[in-house]
Order: sequence, then C-alpha cells, then structure tokens
Amino acid sequence: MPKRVWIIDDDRSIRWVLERALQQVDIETRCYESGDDALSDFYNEQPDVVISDIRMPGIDGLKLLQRMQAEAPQMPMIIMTAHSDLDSAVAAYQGGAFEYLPKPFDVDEAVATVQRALAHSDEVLNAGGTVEPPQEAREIIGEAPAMQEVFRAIGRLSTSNITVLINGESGTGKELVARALHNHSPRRDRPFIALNMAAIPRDLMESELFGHEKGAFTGATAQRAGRFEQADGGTLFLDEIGDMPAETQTRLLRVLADGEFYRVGGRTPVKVDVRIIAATHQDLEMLVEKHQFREDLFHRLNVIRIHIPRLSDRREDIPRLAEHFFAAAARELGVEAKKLLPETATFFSDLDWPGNVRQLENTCRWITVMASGREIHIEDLPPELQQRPAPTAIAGSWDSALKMWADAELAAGHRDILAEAVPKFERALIDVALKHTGGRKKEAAELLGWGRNTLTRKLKELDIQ
Ligand SMILES: Nc1ncnc2c1ncn2[C@@H]1O[C@H](COP(=O)(O)OP(=O)(O)OP(=O)(O)O)[C@@H](O)[C@H]1O
Repeated sequence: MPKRVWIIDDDRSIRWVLERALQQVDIETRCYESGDDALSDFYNEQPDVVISDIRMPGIDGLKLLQRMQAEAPQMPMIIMTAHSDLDSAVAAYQGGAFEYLPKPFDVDEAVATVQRALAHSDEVLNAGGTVEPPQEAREIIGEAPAMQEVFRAIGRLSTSNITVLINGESGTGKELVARALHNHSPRRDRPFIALNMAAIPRDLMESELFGHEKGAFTGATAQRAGRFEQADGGTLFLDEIGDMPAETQTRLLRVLADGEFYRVGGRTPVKVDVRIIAATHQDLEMLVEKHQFREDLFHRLNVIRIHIPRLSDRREDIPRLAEHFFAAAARELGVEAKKLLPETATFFSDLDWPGNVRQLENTCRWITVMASGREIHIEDLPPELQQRPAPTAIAGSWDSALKMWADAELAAGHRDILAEAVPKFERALIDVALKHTGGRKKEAAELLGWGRNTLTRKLKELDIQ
C-alpha cells in the first residue's frame, strides 16, 4: 500500500514543492491550506504522517499537533516553521512532534525526514504500539576503518537471516548494530525484541524467554507469551549471552535445533521462526574452555562474528559522535546545542573513554546541562575527565589529531598547510623541551637533537622569547 502523507501549509509554494518531492518517491500526498480543513477530515480518515506549518490562519500547527496527537498518538507529525525560534522548536517537541523542520529547508532533507517518520510509524505498529525513540537517535556514526568494516558486514548480511554473534566492550554500540542488522534484513517489518541476560533474575529467565502457562508457578495467573513468541518472524537480540545460566543454554540450544519449544508448564510445542543475534563483552571461547558456556551452543551462535572496536580504537570518530550527542541532548532538553572548541575536541579525542560510546554520550548530556556557554572549553568538562590524559593516549593519538586538523583545513579550502603546521609542530616541541630544562637552551637543544645554533636560529624564526 502506498504511504499517505498530508501536507498542511498556507503557503502554496511550500505545498507544491513538498507534494512534488514526495510524489517522486511514490508517497501519496494530500494538501491542505488550513489546519481546520485537515482536522475535519482527520476525524474520518488518517494518513501515515502529517507535515504541518505552525503559523497559519485559523488553528495553528501546535494546536493541530495537540488535537491530532490526542486522536492518533502513534502517528508521527513533522512540524515546520519559517520562524525558526527556539520556542516553537521546543513547543513542537514537547507537543510530541516527531521532528521539527526550520524553514527554509533542503527538500531532500524534508523527504528524508518524512521517510524516517514513515519507517517509525511502521515500527510502532509492529511493536504493538509502544513508542520507541525516533529513528535518527539510532543513526550509527562511524568513519573509522573499523566501523566501516562493521557497516560493510551489515550490508553484506542484509539479504540473509543468518545467526550473528556481536563482540565488543560494554557501551560500544552492540545493540545499535543488532538493530541495524534487523532493520536492514528481510525481517525488517517484523518485531525486533531485545533481552539482556544480565538483567533478568535467574529464576525468571525461562519464563521470560519461553513464556508460561496459567498456573505454571505461583504468580502465573494467566498464560503469557515469551520473547521467542513475540519475536516470531523477526529477530531476538540476546545481549550478554555469556551470562545465560547453564540450564537455559541447554534449552536455547534445543530451540535452535528444533525450531520449537514448550512454554513453562506447557505440553503443546510452540513453533517459531526467529533469527538470533547474540552479543557479549566476554571472551566466549574462554568461557567454553572453562566449561561455563556450552561449546555446541557457542558454535551455533558463532556463525558470523562482528567485532565492534572500543572507542579508543576509533578516535577519529569522537568529534562527530560528540556533535551528534550534543544535538540529541539539546533536542531532549530544548536548548541550543553545545559545540566543542577545537582544543576541547582534541582533548576529547585523546581521552581513553573506558565506558566507550555510552560514556561519551553521558558526558555530552552532562555538559549540556552543566556548562553555561555554548562553546565548550576544557574547564567545562566533568572534573574526572579534566585530569591529564594518560601518556599512552597522547603518544598514540597526536598524529591522528594532526590528521584531523589537516583534513579540516583542506576541507575548508585552505592550501599550503605545511607552512602553518611545521612551525606549530616545532614550536610545541621547543616549548616543551625548554620547560624540561627550566629555559636552558643548550640542554633543550640536546633534548631536541639539534645543535645549539640551530635552536637559537629557530627561536628567532619562530619569535619565541
Ligand atoms: N556509532 C554510534 N553512533 C551513534 N550512537 C552510538 C554509536 N555507538 C553507540 N551509540 C549509542 O551509545 C549508547 C550505547 O550503545 P549500545 O547500548 O548499543 O551499546 P552496547 O554495546 O549494547 O552496550 P552494553 O554492552 O553495555 O549493553 C546508545 O545510546 C547508542 O545509541
């Protein structure tokens, strides 16, 4: 069925532009000059997505949002306005808008937003009505080679239903990748169910996974479907699989082999078709060796393995990730997005981030709340991050910071970049050497590996006092 989008704007040219752009991607559109006209139709039939201006004669876009949300809370609405003031953006999000588009907007961007809203409404329908965070919150950022490798794997697996085992430290984005695998798989229109083994009490695990019959145990007052049944036709994401108790491992293995199972206390087998994606931060091979994880189950899960690098192994992604999290935090909190000053970005990229992307995300949220200015200085960072980065972190990454700088310079159209970089480089080394020798030039020259005269000449050239 073609998707239907309503466009509501008193400006004819906007209606026309959006209508044409959406029709080109096979989206059915209907246009309204006023919110009141749209509303009276809305009580009879509803589109998949509404895109509406705020300021219009008659009912305004925000009130319209309120009325439509009351009628159809699951339907995504996109709010646009020429007056891209903070207040209307905040009001739009608080009113439950899916996205806010300040005018003038790029038409492609508007179309992409509508498509995201449509995908979101599909997802909500499939999830049985629970509202999940907007799609763009799940964008995976990764230009580092190791992340490109992950993307390629997602692409290659997009036509298959094969079992995948994801490895990576806590907070590296395992769940995000699992969702991406699902969203790019033939099962994308079916449910994605995530379950964290480490978060479920042992004695509830079986009933959580396989459901139970009424009366199976004290408190089982009604029959309940387990996660396997809920995920039928779709994907079941088993996070922290290394924490699965031995007896559940045995049951899981049987389900994977037979494609059927019994609810707790049940006698009739339940058949399901579920794709398993498992994840762990542990070394499963080692758990197998120590007899803490069944070897046969390990082999069933370990068909395709995706490794997600720790954040400190993809430092080049840190500035973009930070920017992404600042934008998200700003939206959540209804404030302007913070921006890292270049030296703060470098400092960020040099940190070790033991909590990986999740720690970076939390830090960006903390800064958004705590820092007063828009531009973030090193002093604005949480105190525990302000200590000097470990020497290995510095040694390992100054060249990547340099590369980032060069990249930005060239992207900005600057030329002759060595002429700027080399003196900076020399000045930095000379400064540090002089600091180490308390300003004594002869020794500093030695530390640098220069003759004394060379240092004197350089000091003059670089105008260092
Ligand atoms: N490459 C990325 N781009 C954007 N956001 C990311 C990226 N990687 C992780 N995140 C975000 O960081 C947070 C942690 O990611 P996620 O929950 O997927 O990690 P995890 O490896 O499953 O963690 P755990 O093992 O602790 O459950 C999430 O909010 C996720 O959206």
